[in-house]
Amino acid sequence: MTKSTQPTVAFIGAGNMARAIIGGLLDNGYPANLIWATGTRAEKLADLEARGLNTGTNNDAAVLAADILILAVKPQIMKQVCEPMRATVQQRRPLIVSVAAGIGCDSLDQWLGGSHAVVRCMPNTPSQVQSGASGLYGNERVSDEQKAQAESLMSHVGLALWVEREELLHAVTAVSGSGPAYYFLFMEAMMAAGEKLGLGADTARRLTLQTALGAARMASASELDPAELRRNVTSPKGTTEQAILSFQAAGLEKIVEEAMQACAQRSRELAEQLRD
Ligand SMILES: NC(=O)C1=CN([C@@H]2O[C@H](COP(=O)(O)OP(=O)(O)OC[C@H]3O[C@@H](n4cnc5c(N)ncnc54)[C@H](OP(=O)(O)O)[C@@H]3O)[C@@H](O)[C@H]2O)C=CC1
Ligand SMILES: O=C(O)[C@@H]1CCC=N1
Repeated sequence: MTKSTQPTVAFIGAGNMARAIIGGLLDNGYPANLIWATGTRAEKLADLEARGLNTGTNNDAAVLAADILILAVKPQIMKQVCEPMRATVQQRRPLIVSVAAGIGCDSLDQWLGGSHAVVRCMPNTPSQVQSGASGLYGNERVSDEQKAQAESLMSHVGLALWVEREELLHAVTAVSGSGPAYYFLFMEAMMAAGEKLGLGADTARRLTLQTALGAARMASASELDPAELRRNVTSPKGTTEQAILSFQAAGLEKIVEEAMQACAQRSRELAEQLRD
C-alpha cells in the first residue's frame, strides 16, 4: 500500500486491544498522523499523542477524519458509545470495523443509524508485535475494495483471515482472540513448576519463554503436524513420555475443549444479551 492510498484510521477506545493494534501499526511504519485514538480522559492518551497520533475525547472529531472507524470499547458499553456518534457516522460513512467480542453486525449497524458497511474483526493482543491473528467477517454492504482495506490494515499487525459466516467469529474468539491468555497461563504454570524443580526464577522464565517461541516458530515453519513434532520429542521410555502421559491422565484435551467451548458460549451470550 503506498502512502497516498493509506486510509485514515480512527480508534474509538484506546485500551489494551486498540493499543496493541496501534503499536503494531506504528512499528510497521504506518504513519502516526493517519491514526486517531479517543478515550474518556485526555491524560491517558498522552503517550499516543507523543508518538504523533491525533488523540482526544471527542469521538465525533475522530469519526469525521476516519476512512476506517475501529470500534474498540468494551462490548457492554458499545451501544452507548455508538448511538451518540450516529449523525457523524451517517455524514462521513467510514468503513466500520468492530473488534468487540460478541456484538453482531446488525446491532452495530442499527446503533449507527443503518445501511453501513460493517466488518467484525476478532484480533488478539500479539498484534502489538506484528504477530497477531485476526478473524474477519463483513456484512453484505462491505465492498471488495473495503474488504481489501480491512484485510490490508490487519495484515500490518499479523495474520488476517476471513470467515464465511458471522457465527464462526465465536469460534475465532475461542481459538485466537482469547488464545494468547491460554498460552500465557501455560507459561505461568511452567515457570512456577520450573522453580519448584529448583531453577532460579529468571532461568525458569527465560527457558520457558524461549521454548514457547521455539515450539511456535518450529510448528509454523514445519510441514509436519504438531502431533508429529511432539512424537519427535518423545523418545520411547524417555522423559517427555512421562510428562505427556501425565497431561493425558489429567484429561488435557478435554480440559482445553471445555475451556474453548466456555469461551465461545460466553461470546454467544454477549451477542444475545447486548443485542439492541
Ligand atoms: N483485550 C483483548 O485481548 C481483546 C479485546 N477485544 C475486544 O476489544 C474491545 C476492547 O477491549 P480492551 O481493549 O481489552 O478493553 P479496555 O478496557 O482496555 O479498553 C477500552 C477503552 O475504551 C475506552 N472508552 C470507554 N468509553 C469510551 C468512550 N465513550 N469513548 C471513547 N473511548 C471510550 C476506555 O477509555 P478510558 O480508560 O479513558 O475510559 C478504554 O481505554 C472489547 O470489545 C473486546 O471484546 C477483542 C480481542 C482481544
Ligand atoms: O476477554 C475478552 O472478552 C476479550 C475478547 C477476546 C479476548 N479478550
